[in-house]
Amino acid sequence: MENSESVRVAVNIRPLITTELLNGCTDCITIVPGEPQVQIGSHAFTYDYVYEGAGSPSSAIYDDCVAPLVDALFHGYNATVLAYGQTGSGKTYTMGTNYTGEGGNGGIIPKVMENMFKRVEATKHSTEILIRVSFIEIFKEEVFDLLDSNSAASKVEGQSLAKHTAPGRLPIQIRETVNGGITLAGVTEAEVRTKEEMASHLSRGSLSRATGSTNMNSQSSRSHAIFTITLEQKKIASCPNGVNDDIGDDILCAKLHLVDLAGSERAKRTGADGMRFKEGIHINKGLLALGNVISALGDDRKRKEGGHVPYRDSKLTRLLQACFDLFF
Ligand SMILES: Nc1ncnc2c1ncn2[C@@H]1O[C@H](COP(=O)(O)OP(=O)(O)OP(=O)(O)O)[C@@H](O)[C@H]1O
Repeated sequence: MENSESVRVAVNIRPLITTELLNGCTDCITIVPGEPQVQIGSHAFTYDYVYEGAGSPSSAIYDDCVAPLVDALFHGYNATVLAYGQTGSGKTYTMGTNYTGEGGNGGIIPKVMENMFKRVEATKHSTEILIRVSFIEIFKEEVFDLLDSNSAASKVEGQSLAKHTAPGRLPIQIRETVNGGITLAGVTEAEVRTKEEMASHLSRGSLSRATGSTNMNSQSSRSHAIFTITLEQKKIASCPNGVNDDIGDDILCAKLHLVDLAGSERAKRTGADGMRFKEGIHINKGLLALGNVISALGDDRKRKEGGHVPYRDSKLTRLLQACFDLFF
């Protein structure tokens, strides 16, 4: 990869939406011309990339930040894309997690699907490829399988959260394997052969996801959603055109996690009370644990001293542990 940094941070600034304009909100953030830097009042913040713009998420985000990870996936590297931000800031929109399959649905995940299958098509004569997807959500510190048909079956119209207490919807357990890996007991891992098949799992899972209304977002995701693509490749012995990536004879296996986190929020601003407030506590706890893991790993001195990395403080950090270990 051109940029050898293991972690890169991009900011995507969304335009004000109609309700905000009607409430008289104005933009408070400006991009410093020619720099990946934003200015809020007198404070300037620098990132690896900064984007802005209305409409479908810019393909520049995909090209700069995600395409290299898809490329790495085909070379056997695990990778994770995390969308983090305040509730209503545009995470689901940017990731494309609310994919319905209808026209105009953009986002990072649909672009990943499109580009992966283009690549599969281009290499199918030389490589045998098996792709599986899973789609889970972490809601109130419990893991649910969004591809489990029981989840969707119990959905009650107009009460999107009713399904989470429905008897058919059981949380799944995180297990540790003998070699220290993390697995989810009984999670659906659907084998997909086409982009359309993958898209149908994404849209089916999206419909089962926990959403609720807050003052800051009428369709707020109340859970962390992780769409995982597992890619297994095996070189075909007799390759007709003789062209092949240097992947050896073994099976090369890698995972790409596409994570749409629940929004960080302050109870006062979201107007959350009752159930919404309790969800907010779990959401913020998971995000805090994620922040603590990233800073523990980012602290060179602590890492060299073998300092403790608090993966076990949340389900989110436990599930992503394998990827973090590889990052740093
Ligand atoms: N780049 C954009 N252009 C136009 N509208 C956008 C853009 N990004 C987000 N929006 C709109 O902003 C609103 C909030 O976006 P979204 O639901 O993706 O936020 P979120 O960060 O996922 O929120 P939450 O954490 O509450 O789930 C939606 O109405 C969405 O359509």
